[in-house]
Amino acid sequence: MNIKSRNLGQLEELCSDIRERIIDVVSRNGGHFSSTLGAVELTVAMHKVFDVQKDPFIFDVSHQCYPHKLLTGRWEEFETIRQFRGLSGFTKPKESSADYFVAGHSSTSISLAVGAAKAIKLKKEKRIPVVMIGDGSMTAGMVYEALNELGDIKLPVVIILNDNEMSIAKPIGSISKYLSKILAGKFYQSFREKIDRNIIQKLPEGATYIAKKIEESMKLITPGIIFEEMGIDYIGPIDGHNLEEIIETLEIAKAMNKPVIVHARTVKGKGYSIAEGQHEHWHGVGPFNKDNGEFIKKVSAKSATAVFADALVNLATKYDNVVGVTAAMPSGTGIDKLMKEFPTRFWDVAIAEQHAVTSMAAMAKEGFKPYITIYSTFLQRGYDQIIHDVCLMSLPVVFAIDRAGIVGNDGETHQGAFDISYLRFLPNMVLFAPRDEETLNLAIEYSYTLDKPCAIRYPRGAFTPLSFKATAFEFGKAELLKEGTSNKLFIGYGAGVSRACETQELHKEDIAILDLRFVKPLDKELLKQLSKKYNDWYIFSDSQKQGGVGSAILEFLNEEKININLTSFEYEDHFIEHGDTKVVEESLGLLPSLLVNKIN
Ligand SMILES: Cc1ncc(C[n+]2csc(CCOP(=O)(O)OP(=O)(O)O)c2C)c(N)n1
Ligand SMILES: CC(=O)[C@@H](O)[C@H](O)COP(=O)(O)O
Ligand SMILES: [Mg+2]
Repeated sequence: MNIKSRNLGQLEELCSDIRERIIDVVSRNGGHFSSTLGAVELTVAMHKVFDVQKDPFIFDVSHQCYPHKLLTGRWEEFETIRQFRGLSGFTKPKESSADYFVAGHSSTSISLAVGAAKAIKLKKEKRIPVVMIGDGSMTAGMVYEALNELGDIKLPVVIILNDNEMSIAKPIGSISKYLSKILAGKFYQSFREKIDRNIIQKLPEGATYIAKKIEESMKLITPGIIFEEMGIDYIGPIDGHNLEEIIETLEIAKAMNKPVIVHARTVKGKGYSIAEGQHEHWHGVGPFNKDNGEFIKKVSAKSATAVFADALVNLATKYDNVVGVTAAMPSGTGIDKLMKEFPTRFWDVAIAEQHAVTSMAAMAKEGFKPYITIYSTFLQRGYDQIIHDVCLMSLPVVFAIDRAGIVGNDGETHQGAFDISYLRFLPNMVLFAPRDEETLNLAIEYSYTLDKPCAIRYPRGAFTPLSFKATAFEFGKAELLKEGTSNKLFIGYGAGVSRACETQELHKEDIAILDLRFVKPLDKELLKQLSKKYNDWYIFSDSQKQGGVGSAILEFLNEEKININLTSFEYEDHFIEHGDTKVVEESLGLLPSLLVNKIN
């Protein structure tokens, strides 16, 4: 699509067409709706001013990249967004060369731009990285690590700060307050008065002259702007839905030939009135009726997240040293419920996984019992903190790991595949998992009694109901759910137990089923006993094979010199793509009907 030759009127029409396409497709497929609608004009302006063929276009998180996809040859294919083998909901270079980098986790964009800018300089090329980052993503530490260097080396980078005064939930912290204060101020008017559009437009493309003029004006308008103090020029706030103004400002920023932040005020959900504004539930949506905004609800059982939240409410009611934290995912992790009931003991700390872990380590040292409620994929951000601040001191912090296993349409950046592998080899760490709702309640109760760091994992959505009566957790104890007459043993961990049960039901033999419960420490005694009776073992767990549950058991068998045929039905050594969870599991050969054949 050639944007360069279009005039303002045509570009505004294009914005309407883009919005219509997004509303239509997302209402059917689901997706990141309000973020992407709010970024339409900013994205069109980026494409007008910069050259996507050569300038790195870097989208933070990249959940707002739908307009960019539509502008870069994916208008028709957009129909398939977030569906299996269809377009990804995030930027993905394998999908298009217009996508500079994979993203999905927040606040990496400015570091990428700094790296790209250094490379461009060394290669003596004339390109300029352009970043789009949201106000929520500006709360993470990585951003300030990158700005700290950028303000010093002063390489040309244009950062568009897309400020809708929302993260997924309300943005948290002093940076957010600071940005809001700027938006609320009168800078915008003064800025418009000082920089006369007509004068600037008539100037020759002399970067230094324009830059000087901007600088002079900005000094008058924005004393003490934090970014200026860090050595990065600041322009704004501008109206992020006024195409003419955005294009003009980006032209200026580009000509300045140094690091510049363009602060744009936008409205999340812009163009779909029902979603416009600060409505958290329009951030990521399932299919909905676009005429009235009603969600097409599937009747489903209570989610593991909701079961967890209720269990934690009970615990926090009983024990007043129970505290907890989320890193910007209050509703996603269910902790919003606790923040309401116990506002002085549960916190959203913004997109700050590292800080969440370390601050809770200190609370544990002070005698509190912290629950870090977090998605498996985002806990990766706080890894050194788990080792250095929690495990080394063996502090009784509980990691309540949500979204373990395949998460569905978000795909490879978000799959909860690796937590067992990256936590299992940490000294002092205890790992256990519930198989269903009832055992999740028991697991939360049990976690309170442990005087060590531990991690409990549970899946996105609801558990498959099981009929086994639940027994209390005991340190390092597995639970044999049934004996069998064949020489096979199915070993399930967490949600893997129900897959083991379903596979057993489809199999003609009568097979024993073990709920492992603890992958660290293993129930070595029971495993030894079972090895005398069964010698074909099959592992069912929603986790990476390398370092996962099968690995743990193989290490044990090897140490004990026990000879068992072991097959692990965990994830193979590749990243797992997006799509409906069941469809993805089918493609991996992990549905019970397919596993039965493999076993045969
Ligand atoms: C490291 C990390 N933690 C949490 C998330 C979950 N997450 C995705 S988008 C988002 C909010 C981002 O807010 P903002 O940057 O303002 O974008 P907006 O949706 O408002 O456009 C969060 C918390 C993530 N993607 N990465
Ligand atoms: C972009 C992002 O990281 C979040 O919006 C994420 O997609 C939420 O996932 P859930 O839908 O599982 O809460
Ligand atoms: Mg935002």
